[in-house]
Amino acid sequence: MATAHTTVPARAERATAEPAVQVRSLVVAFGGLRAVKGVDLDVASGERLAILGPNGAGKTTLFNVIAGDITPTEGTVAIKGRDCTFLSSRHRPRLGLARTYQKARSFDGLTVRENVCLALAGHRRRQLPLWRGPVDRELADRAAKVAARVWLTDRLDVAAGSLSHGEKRQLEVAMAIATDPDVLLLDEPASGLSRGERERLVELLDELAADVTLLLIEHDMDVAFAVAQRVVVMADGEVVAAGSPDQVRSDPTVHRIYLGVEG
Ligand SMILES: Nc1ncnc2c1ncn2[C@@H]1O[C@H](COP(=O)(O)OP(=O)(O)OP(=O)(O)O)[C@@H](O)[C@H]1O
Repeated sequence: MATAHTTVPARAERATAEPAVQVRSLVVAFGGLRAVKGVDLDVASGERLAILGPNGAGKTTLFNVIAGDITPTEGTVAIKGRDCTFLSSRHRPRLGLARTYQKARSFDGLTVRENVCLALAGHRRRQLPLWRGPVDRELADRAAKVAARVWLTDRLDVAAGSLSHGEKRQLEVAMAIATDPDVLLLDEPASGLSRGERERLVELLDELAADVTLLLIEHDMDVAFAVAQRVVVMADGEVVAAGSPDQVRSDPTVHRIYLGVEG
């Protein structure tokens, strides 16, 4: 297999001293429920950050605000130095942001190739050929290259609805990386994967270009600690611990609040 250096575009020029993501005093209330209670977060350009925490900690809500799917009740979000607190999710790919969701968003009736083409075409803001017509060859070739990065070459012409759970997750990641993002948000990418599939996911994330900023919500500790340079732990809407994987692993608060809960 080709190495990361040959498969990933060199884009070192995009790494900057400015934080890729900066969250300040973030509060998200759903009626009377405060799902996020005053979170501050700086993610450096090119950093690999895992966000851990028990169910209901506010992790996805934080992601939703960063991705523009939710407008916060209070606080601000900046991406690469640009305040985008009120910028809708539709416009964030133009800032170099891509995300996956806990539930797959690919189209079951379209093939792997077509789904990746859709992601590519969306990025280029072209009118989508809806659909089933011949895919433009250059687009199809690019889709095949992206699919190869997630080991889906053999499945290019298979309908997404016929993929295994693990392959669907790979497709989700393919659709997110198709846009060659600067900032990639992955919400529980290892959920439901077999051990072998999880190992492949870690390999895939390790192969991302060094200047891609990665934020990962993950319940699977092995995946989170293998991928992340820094770990943030949330509980009950707040950040309760942060540090290197080793620091977080040995943090008594984390053991009590998170690891204890998870057993
Ligand atoms: N749209 C919503 N409306 C009302 N409450 C919500 C909404 N989204 C999330 N919540 C609530 O906010 C809290 C935080 O949810 P969130 O999904 O952010 O947690 P999480 O840490 O991602 O949990 P999980 O690991 O289970 O996905 C939970 O109590 C949840 O029920």
